[in-house]
Amino acid sequence: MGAVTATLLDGKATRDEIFEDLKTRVSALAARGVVPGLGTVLVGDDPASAAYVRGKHSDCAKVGITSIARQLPGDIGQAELDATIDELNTNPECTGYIVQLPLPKQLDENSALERIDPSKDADGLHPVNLGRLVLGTPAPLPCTPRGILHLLRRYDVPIAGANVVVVGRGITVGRSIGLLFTRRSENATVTLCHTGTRDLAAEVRRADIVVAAAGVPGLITPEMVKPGAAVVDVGVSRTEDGLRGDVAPGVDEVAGWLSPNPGGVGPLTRAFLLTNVVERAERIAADLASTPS
Ligand SMILES: NC(=O)C1=CN([C@@H]2O[C@H](COP(=O)(O)OP(=O)(O)OC[C@H]3O[C@@H](n4cnc5c(N)ncnc54)[C@H](OP(=O)(O)O)[C@@H]3O)[C@@H](O)[C@H]2O)C=CC1
Ligand SMILES: Nc1nc(=O)c2c([nH]1)NC[C@@H]1CN(c3ccc(C(=O)N[C@@H](CCC(=O)O)C(=O)O)cc3)C=[N+]21
Ligand SMILES: [Mg+2]
Repeated sequence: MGAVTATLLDGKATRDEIFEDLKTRVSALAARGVVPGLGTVLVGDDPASAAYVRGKHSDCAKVGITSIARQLPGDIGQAELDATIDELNTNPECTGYIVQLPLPKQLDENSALERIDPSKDADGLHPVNLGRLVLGTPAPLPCTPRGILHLLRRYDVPIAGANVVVVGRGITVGRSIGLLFTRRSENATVTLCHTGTRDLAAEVRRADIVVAAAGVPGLITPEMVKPGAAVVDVGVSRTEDGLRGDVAPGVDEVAGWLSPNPGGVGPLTRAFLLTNVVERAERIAADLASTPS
């Protein structure tokens, strides 16, 4: 084994900084009579999804956000899911919520996402909010892409003018981070890769920043990475050897920066979920202050 050259981007330490800021903002909201509340809708008993949702609620407890957990059986129909979504849309304690994905196969994910009140969409995945992201108007941003950008900035990785290669065009990560990186405020040049990409290795080799969000263990090998590049490992796969990221061992001996998995963007995904919930509560507080009673 050679020497590690990459600066490791520490997602947990960065998450802790964000939590400190959120605690202050939640206290300020409490003083104005507004308590942020995160809702989660979990359908079925997939252990990984249940663990993610538990993690989100334990984060809420750390920051002072109320938790509203809705657990539904795995064999429900769309009407029962719709009823839970409608209840959270009108529940004033819930200032933002998510429907945990993936949903069991008899349920329609897009129709569930579209039923969420866009102003309560803590994931930033409602079509209205994705549309606002395309237009460049204010909206809750998707949490993982926001976390990736925050982590790169936190470690002073140059973004303006960079060649960014994103592997994966999924809505939660790949497609939406391409939209963020090409805003004028980021000014990066983005290539989105997928299973139809002719020569993935050649694309990745040109990249100053690689975002690996395919969910294929070890897809990005050391030979594919330009020396000194920043590599962000987002994909998660369950294998016989436990959880594996999309980035193969040894990339840390070539890259200039590496966001490891675990310990990289995962904690920030959760931190920006809470940030979206606090930001909505701050808008509610501002509206209360400006509305004569
Ligand atoms: N750590 C974290 O915080 C988070 C991690 N994740 C993880 O990130 C990954 C991506 O999630 P999501 O955005 O939902 O994407 P999806 O799982 O919906 O899609 C995966 C994408 O990867 C592409 N892909 C798959 N295999 C290859 C390959 N061999 N070469 C090139 N492209 C490939 C697919 O291409 P095609 O479209 O052609 O099928 C598809 O576009 C998942 O592993 C997910 O678990 C997600 C959210 C948060
Ligand atoms: N509506 C919806 N929104 C999501 O954001 C969403 C989803 N559905 N479905 C599943 C994926 C996956 N995802 C992760 C979140 C945190 C970690 C995370 O915190 N990981 C830790 C390790 C696990 C832990 O410490 O608990 C880490 O990377 O260090 C990982 C993955 C969000 N997703
Ligand atoms: Mg997916």
